[in-house]
Amino acid sequence: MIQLNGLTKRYGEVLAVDDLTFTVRPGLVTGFLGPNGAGKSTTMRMILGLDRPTSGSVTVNGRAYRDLPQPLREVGALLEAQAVHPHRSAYNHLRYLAQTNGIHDRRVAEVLDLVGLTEAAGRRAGVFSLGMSQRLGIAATLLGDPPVLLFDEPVNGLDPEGVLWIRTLMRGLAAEGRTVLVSSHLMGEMALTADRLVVIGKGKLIADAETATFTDTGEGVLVRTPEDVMFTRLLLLAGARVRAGLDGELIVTGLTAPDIGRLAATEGVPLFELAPRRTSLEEAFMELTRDSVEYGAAR
Ligand SMILES: Nc1ncnc2c1ncn2[C@@H]1O[C@H](COP(=O)(O)OP(=O)(O)OP(=O)(O)O)[C@@H](O)[C@H]1O
Repeated sequence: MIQLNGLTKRYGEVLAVDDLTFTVRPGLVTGFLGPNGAGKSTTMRMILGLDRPTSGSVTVNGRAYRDLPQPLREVGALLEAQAVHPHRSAYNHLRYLAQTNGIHDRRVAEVLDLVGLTEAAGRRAGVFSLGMSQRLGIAATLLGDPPVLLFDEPVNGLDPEGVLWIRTLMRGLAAEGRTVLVSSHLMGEMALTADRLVVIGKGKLIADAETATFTDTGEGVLVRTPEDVMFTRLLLLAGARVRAGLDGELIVTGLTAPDIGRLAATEGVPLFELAPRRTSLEEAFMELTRDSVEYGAAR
């Protein structure tokens, strides 16, 4: 569990993180979303004790990071810039981290296996592809078998296979009961991965809710029928509001999809399509953060 309480960070004139209060719960993947410059990395650095809050506080499992006796066993973090000695092999890199944190060498082979790098363990980390470096970074976060995991933009630059691998891994870690916080500026990707979404813009909390609430915005039901004129009349009589969509489809509000289906069946109206309309998550995100993008493309 991670708890933020009025967390604030000011760099001179810039209020990078502005009074953030939210809780990241165990057993779930929580997506931490915001446009570039929203304050995600700064927030993560404060969670990890790498940056000092101007005011407010943050705890991991009830304690400030600096008070954790064995941090690597409590929190694993993959930040954007990973420091890996380029001439050291993947195995030696992890063994060094394990030894300096009192973790048994045995765990090194285990985490290499977990991330699929057993075969590449003897190779120099400096020649790793981006995907392999990312796996090595994740192996390091898992070394101490921590109950809390932070990933800052973990899918940036990865190919589809790598993206899928990370998504599956994060879901698996949450299913084991761990607390997983993952930052991204890609709403679509987060929709597939996260159970909950915390959205920030210009350092401020914009939304904190289950992922489904962002997709299910009650935008009506899309209906396609060759009898559109007649069916529109019937729908209006049944108390619905109807407007024309693209290509002759009807957008119906005020009635549910099952209500509309039943009405069509009763009246013998053929339906070619009947689907609740969901605003895409990407649209919902743009809408939420419209006023809080630091540098808009049009400016
Ligand atoms: N060390 C620093 N000194 C001064 N300003 C900083 C510092 N670190 C971050 N900032 C500023 O704080 C704001 C938030 O930056 P941050 O990197 O946390 O955002 P982000 O949401 O992680 O963005 P991105 O997706 O681009 O990484 C930005 O305006 C940034 O320029």
